[in-house]
Amino acid sequence: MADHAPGNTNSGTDTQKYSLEQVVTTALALQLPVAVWRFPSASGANACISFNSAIHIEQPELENSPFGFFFCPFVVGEQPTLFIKADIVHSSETGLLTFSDDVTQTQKQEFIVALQRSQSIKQNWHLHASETINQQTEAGFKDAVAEAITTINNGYMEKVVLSRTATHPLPAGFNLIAIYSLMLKNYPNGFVSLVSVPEAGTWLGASPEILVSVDTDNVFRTVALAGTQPATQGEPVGNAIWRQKEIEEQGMVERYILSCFKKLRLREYTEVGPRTIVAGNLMHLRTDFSVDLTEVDFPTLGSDMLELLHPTSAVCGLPKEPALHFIKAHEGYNRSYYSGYLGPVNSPDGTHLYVNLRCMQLLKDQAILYAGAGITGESDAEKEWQETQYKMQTMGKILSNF
Ligand SMILES: C=C(O[C@@H]1C=C(C(=O)O)C=C[C@H]1O)C(=O)O
Repeated sequence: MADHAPGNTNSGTDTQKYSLEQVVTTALALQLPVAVWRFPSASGANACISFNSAIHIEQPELENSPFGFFFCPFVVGEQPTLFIKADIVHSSETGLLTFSDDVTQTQKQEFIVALQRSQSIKQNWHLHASETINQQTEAGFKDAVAEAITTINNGYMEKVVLSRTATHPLPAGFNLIAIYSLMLKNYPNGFVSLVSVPEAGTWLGASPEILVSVDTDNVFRTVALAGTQPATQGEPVGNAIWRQKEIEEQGMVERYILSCFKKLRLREYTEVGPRTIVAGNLMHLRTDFSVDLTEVDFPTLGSDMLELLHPTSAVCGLPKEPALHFIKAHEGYNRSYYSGYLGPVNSPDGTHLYVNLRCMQLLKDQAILYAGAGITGESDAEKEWQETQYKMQTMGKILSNF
């Protein structure tokens, strides 16, 4: 590695170039919280690292937050909602590091010295101590689906999303950044993330679903994403045929978003869709909603919608309360950060929070894969099981092809 003379200022951009692997390995060796993300269709990834522990947040206030990364569980309050403040930012495209104004000269120098030794550091990642793996059997999952169908037909709820986990051993020679790079290559249209924090462990994912975003042009966006079928190779998406079950299921997510706008008395939104989109090996139905905040005076729309939306009926159900109750009583495990949300806030690219789907959690020598499927009165237990199998392949294939 080239010699490096640390600059005289505390903050600002360092001129030395580093690889993503050097930066992440160093941050983890120093036991710091780190988040890495690559936006759909973007060419480079960004990483942010905090010099302190992740901050525990009650309810995110997007508008007043400094630049950082949010990591929120499925059930708010059951696990901490974490904020990784962007003390250091790295761009994989330029290789440059940027330090925030409140980083001290000592912190900066310590990090750079550690970076220069990173090649000899053994790669590590944060493990979450209290993890118990409780895998649902195929029969158990199908029983829960049957029970959900009965409960829906009895009028107690309209839809519930049931999920499960599976474990996969980490392949020989496993390397965190090599796996992440494989995800980048395989899922160019996904939000590809890596989060490693002491309080939550280490998570990797390729999400197809935005929860809330406010971009640099001040446009708010969210989507209604639901309905799943395998993507057929070479077949144009326009030829996709959707059953009534999927159309209704996606319609419920749409209605839910509209009810949130209504609660906020917001009428000036744009709605486009539903259209078929491809996410990895799957297709979904998606409706895009946007609000131009330069025309509509609603400065807290991002935070207000985030509070109302999460967890949406795409990952929980409709109505929310009975669906959540059913999930807690029948899934038989704690979703933790799966189907929560994650993403950068007030970054130079704006605020972009995605639903934590098509993800896995890394333990010492195995990964826990997570997937769910939306159950309605029209569901078939075998098909729903199959759907969770397909969804798990998003991460499963990455581990098998390593
Ligand atoms: C729950 C998941 O996905 C969600 C559920 C979908 C469905 O039920 O069809 C589709 C997309 C996501 O909103 C998952 O990927 O685990």
